[in-house]
This record gives sequence, C-alpha cells and structure tokens, in this order.
Amino acid sequence: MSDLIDIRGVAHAYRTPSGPLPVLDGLDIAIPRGEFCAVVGPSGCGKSTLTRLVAGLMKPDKGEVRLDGAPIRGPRKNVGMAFQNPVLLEWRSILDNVILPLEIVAPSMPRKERVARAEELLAMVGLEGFEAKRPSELSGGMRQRASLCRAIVHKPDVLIMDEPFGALDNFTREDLWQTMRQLRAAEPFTAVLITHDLRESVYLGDQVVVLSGRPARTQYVMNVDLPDERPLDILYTPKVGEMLHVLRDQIKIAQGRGEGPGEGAAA
Ligand SMILES: Nc1ncnc2c1ncn2[C@@H]1O[C@H](COP(=O)(O)OP(=O)(O)OP(=O)(O)O)[C@@H](O)[C@H]1O
Repeated sequence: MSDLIDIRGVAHAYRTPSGPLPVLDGLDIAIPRGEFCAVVGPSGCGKSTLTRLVAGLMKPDKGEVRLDGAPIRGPRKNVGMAFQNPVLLEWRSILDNVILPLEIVAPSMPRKERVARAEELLAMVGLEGFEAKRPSELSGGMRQRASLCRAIVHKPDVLIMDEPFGALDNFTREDLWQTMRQLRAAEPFTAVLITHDLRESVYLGDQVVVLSGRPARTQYVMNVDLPDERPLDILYTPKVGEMLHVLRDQIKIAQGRGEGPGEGAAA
C-alpha cells in the first residue's frame, strides 16, 4: 500500500515577539492510504501544528509534507476537518450544516443529491429524524456526530481531527468511537486524529505516533495489531493493557519523566 500522507524531516518554528519558538523538529510520519493514524504527545508539543501542515494551512520551515506523492503547497479542498468544538451554524438545520462542504467543493451537484448524501450519513451515525433540527436542539454527542458527517460528506482524501471527542463524557465518547469505526468501514478514508486519550488512540488507530516534548519529533510508532472488528471490550484485554502500558511509558519519556526510549522507538 502506498503512503497517502508522507511527512519527512519536518521542522517548524513560530515567529513570536520574543524570537523563534521551535515547535517541530524531526517529524516523520507515513500514513498509507485508508489508514487511521492517532497522534499523542505532551500538552503543547505541536500536535495542532501538525494538523495545520497536513491541511496545507501552513508550510514547514524544513522538510516536506506530501499528499499522494506531491508536496502540499496550500489549503486543499479534499480534506475534511473536525475539532473539539463542532462549530455548527445555528441558523442552518443539521442537514444544511452537513451539506455545507458540498456547496463549496461540488457547487454544481443538484440539491437533491446533496440532501440524499447528507441523509445517508446522518442515518449512519444515528441522527435519522434530526435533519430539520437546529444545532442547539441536539446534545453535545449528537452535535459531534453531525460534525463528523459534515467532515466526510464530500468524501475527502484525508480526515483531520483535533480532539473531536475531548469535550464529551466517557460513555458518549465510547459511543462515538464505535460510530467512527462504523463510518470508516462504510466510507474508507485516511485519517489523522490528535488525541490525549491513549485508549482512544488504540481503539481507533492503525498506528499510534507518540510525539516528544517540544520541539516535537517522532519519538515512537506503535502498529496497532488488533482486528478491524473491535468491540469496546477489546480495551479490557491483557493485550491492549500491555499496549497502553507501553504508550504511557512513552508519554512519560516525552514529558521528560521516563527512562529512555524503549523497544520499537522510531527515533
Ligand atoms: N500561531 C502561533 N504563533 C505562535 N505560537 C504558536 C502559534 N500556534 C501555536 N503556538 C505555540 O506552539 C506550541 C505548540 O502549539 P500546538 O497548538 O501545535 O500544540 P498542541 O500539542 O496541539 O497543544 P495541546 O496539547 O495543548 O492542544 C505552543 O507552545 C503554542 O503556544
């Protein structure tokens, strides 16, 4: 399988009034087409910066971010994004919120087709019957479901998610994880997920990338060797327990509290 996203030797510093702030230095991530990459790392290490690079919203000082073999040189239409705050437009119905990217990416698509596409996705995430509601009439979990539909309605090559489940309670979050896996089974896409939740990274990811403290480099890569069919109970198996243990140790190292890189360290 070829890599759809290829991040090589990336370094970046923000220009601040007190001088350059190096945020990334030595970032290498390869994500094959159709794979789900979860990225974890200490707070403030540069995870959101990584999403901006993949979305083409900024260019790295050094190194390259390639999409399907070509360097990303600017913002791209074939990217979907979802954030911790679902940012739905209150003056639009849920259906019309989901349709929004199609109005931009596929302006010639007849409204009937747009509606059918949005309805199909909303049904998939359990929001059938809520199409005409306004965002404020839905719970936080339901809003986030709608936001995920909006992020993939135009069938983006890449779905970028920055802590999309971070503000939800535990049970809702676990429901959303399952929804995410169902969506992926029905609608193949390549995903980059930024998360602080190690269980989430293992449940959703094909690979988990641990970033070091700032400036972030790729410190460790875990290939998640679990079946595609993942009941939530899998999180309570000894195998996943061991994986979480390894990731926790890596996070401690990234925070400067560990003992040194362990087996499987990427750098
Ligand atoms: N536009 C900017 N200009 C200057 N500094 C910035 C800018 N954006 C982010 N930073 C700084 O860069 C560092 C990395 O920010 P980033 O948001 O990428 O980290 P993060 O890992 O996503 O953080 P968190 O885990 O807290 O969400 C932080 O110290 C932040 O304050």
